[in-house]
Amino acid sequence: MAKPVSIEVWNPNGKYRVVSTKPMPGTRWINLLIEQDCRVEICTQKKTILSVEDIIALIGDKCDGVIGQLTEDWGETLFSALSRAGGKAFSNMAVGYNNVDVDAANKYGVAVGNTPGVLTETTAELAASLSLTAARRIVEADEFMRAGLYDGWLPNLFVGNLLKGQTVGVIGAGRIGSAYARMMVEGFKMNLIYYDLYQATRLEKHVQLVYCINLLAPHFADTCMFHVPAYGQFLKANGEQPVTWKRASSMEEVLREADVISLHPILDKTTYHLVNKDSLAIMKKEAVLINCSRGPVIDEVALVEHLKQNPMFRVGLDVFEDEPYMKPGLADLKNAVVVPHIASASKWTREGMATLAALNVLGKIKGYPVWSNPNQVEPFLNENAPPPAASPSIVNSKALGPSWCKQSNSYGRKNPGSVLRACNAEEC
Ligand SMILES: NC(=O)c1ccc[n+]([C@@H]2O[C@H](COP(=O)([O-])OP(=O)(O)OC[C@H]3O[C@@H](n4cnc5c(N)ncnc54)[C@H](O)[C@@H]3O)[C@@H](O)[C@H]2O)c1
Ligand SMILES: O=C(O)[C@H](O)CO
Repeated sequence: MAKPVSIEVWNPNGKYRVVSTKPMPGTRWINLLIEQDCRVEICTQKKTILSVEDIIALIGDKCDGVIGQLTEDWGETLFSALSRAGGKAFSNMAVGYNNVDVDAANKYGVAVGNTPGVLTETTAELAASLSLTAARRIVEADEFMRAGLYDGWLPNLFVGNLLKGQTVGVIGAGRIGSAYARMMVEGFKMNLIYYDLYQATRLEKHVQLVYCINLLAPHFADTCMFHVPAYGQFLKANGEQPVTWKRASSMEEVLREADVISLHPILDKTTYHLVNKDSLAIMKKEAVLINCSRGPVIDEVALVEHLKQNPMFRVGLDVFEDEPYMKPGLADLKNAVVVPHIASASKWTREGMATLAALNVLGKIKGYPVWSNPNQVEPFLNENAPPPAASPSIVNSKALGPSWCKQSNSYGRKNPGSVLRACNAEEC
């Protein structure tokens, strides 16, 4: 029998019982649930990672939906417990859902939500920050200053790598990988090489063709009057070296050619230990490797060894193979910058993630359809308008059947006449 867990209750008389396994930032997510007759129970247990037993105790005998975290193991045991309690909805407060066994959720007819889009730029910004921090040895230099070791400017003090004109390699050019690529190309004038299973059409268009500076409003994009030619041509016209880009035919091509490599794929069987002893061996000796995806994408034991053997090779890590732990030796290495999985940690983003997760669960409870484009979730994040009557992002909607596949683009319950144009993924 699991121990009882401490909880905070909002709207005790609400008809639907929704449990959040953690306190989440902001109050909008709570208010949106309460407005729709939910009793909201938030686990306040002082324990960072809840066990399966803790969560079973939280689910109890009657539970309509759960908002959970990426540290939790959502498999057969939890989905069967949720189903027994009458629950039909679960949402991770994260875009990645490698902690969720979606087949088990399908078996029990439970919808699985995630929170794409709202964290894209925030996560890419951290990857860019780590790239600079590692390339310019900022943490080492900061520690040196604080230790009182600085006794004057020296030509050889903390010499690092210049990014301008070098090549940035992106592995996994989805939402976050593409945002990061644009930051590095536009911000630091780096050349781009990327590898993904699919062509990153939007990224390619952005880098290669047109910078459509729309001075009026986004919906005038089609008739935009003000085009700046390709960024490369723009730089050339200003007497600068134009940037180049290419899609690599293999990951190895990226590893060989790039000076800074950032990993942004999902974690699944195909990406587990994607970076290992062999792949590290083909990278440049002074390369910078960044990981803001999931820890197991890198074989961390091999990485520690590689960092020891190659002191000019640097890494910036937000995620770890055995999170929250680091593999032995990593913490002692000066050529590693390590931060505790904070890539999406901006106030706006984390509040938005909480809102999307709550609306995923609420949407299933209320029988709403799934939003038409999980890459465009802004209507759900507008604090001045009611959110659309839809679940923002359900990853197993197809598996759950036709009623879930029905897509929504209705904008707001209170103003159903106002409709968002259905998105064409190519144009976003
Ligand atoms: N560190 C953090 O705090 C943080 C924050 C957000 C997301 N993430 C991680 O980043 C991941 C990506 O998020 P996203 O929103 O960009 O997702 P996305 O689905 O838009 O992009 C993932 C990309 O990886 C590609 N991919 C899949 N398998 C691949 C393979 N074997 N080789 C190369 N590319 C492959 C996909 O084709 C896709 O383009 C999430 O799944 C999550 O694990 C981490
Ligand atoms: O997948 C995610 O969303 C992150 O790891 C946390 O923001």
